[in-house]
Amino acid sequence: MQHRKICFIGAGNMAGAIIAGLVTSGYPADKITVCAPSGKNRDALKDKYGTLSSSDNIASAQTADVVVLAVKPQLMADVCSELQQQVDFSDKLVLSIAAGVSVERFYALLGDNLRIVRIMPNTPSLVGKGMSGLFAPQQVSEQDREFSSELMTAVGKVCWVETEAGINQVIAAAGSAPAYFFLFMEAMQQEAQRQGLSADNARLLVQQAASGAAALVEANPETPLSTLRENVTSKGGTTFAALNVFNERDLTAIVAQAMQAAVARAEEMEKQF
Ligand SMILES: NC(=O)C1=CN([C@@H]2O[C@H](COP(=O)(O)OP(=O)(O)OC[C@H]3O[C@@H](n4cnc5c(N)ncnc54)[C@H](OP(=O)(O)O)[C@@H]3O)[C@@H](O)[C@H]2O)C=CC1
Ligand SMILES: O=C(O)[C@@H]1CCC=N1
Repeated sequence: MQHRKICFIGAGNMAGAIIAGLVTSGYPADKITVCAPSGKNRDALKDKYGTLSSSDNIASAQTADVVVLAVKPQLMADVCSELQQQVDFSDKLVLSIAAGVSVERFYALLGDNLRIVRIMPNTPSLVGKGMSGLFAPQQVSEQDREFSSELMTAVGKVCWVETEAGINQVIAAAGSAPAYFFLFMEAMQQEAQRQGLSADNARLLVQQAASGAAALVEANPETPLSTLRENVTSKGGTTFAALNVFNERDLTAIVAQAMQAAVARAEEMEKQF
């Protein structure tokens, strides 16, 4: 892939995960500058991966080919207003990983001709298992689209969505989704311990069952998830008994409501920020 000069504005959980994945996959660390007000996160990335560290968003963005906006949505307007005053974005590609900040809003903040791609990644990018959804307005060039795809492919898999609304659906299905699985695993670990397993064994059992299940899904892309579930479920057996509890409580409806809440919140944020 091309090695353009990248400046990350923000050094938190998500930027850190992408940077870790990028450098581990061979992206040159000296082409990545990480900006944040405090040294805590950006210097930790510098020490671990050899990236450059700066507290100066403007100077770093000025010399970059690609600016990745990786601050919290509620800070985006302030950060962009400051950048807009001193940075010429006409020769730069801007990648936003923020939830709930629309392309329209970025045009208002940084200029109508902005070359912008919205990316919705997730934290498994840290270990090369990320999933990113990408959206670009029509005028973004094929080259910029390709670069954005390649960048995120370095830390996982990518898919493009045709409308910007698709980004909010990606949030519900992938961006926020690691937390759903963590919550489920936490609940399992807690109950395994309550039943008498040691903390270490409870963690190991849940962790291995989850990664084993995910590996089976990945290894059998043509097999419906329902078949994989049925393969575990002997009629009248233990799994059947457990799944009955989930079904009685309508887990499917709970999941649907949770994903709808994620989309609704993203839409609300688009109005707020
Ligand atoms: N976490 C996730 O799983 C995902 C997050 N996202 C998106 O990523 C974005 C960042 O989220 P996340 O990484 O979780 O947030 P964090 O709170 O972990 O990180 C925010 C970062 O922004 C930095 N920051 C704050 N103010 C400024 C500023 N003025 N200039 C430059 N940097 C600044 C902070 O600096 P300091 O280091 O000094 O505290 C910190 O490094 C959000 O917009 C979110 O929607 C998208 C997909 C998944
Ligand atoms: O919770 C959030 O708003 C961000 C976006 C997706 C994951 N974390």
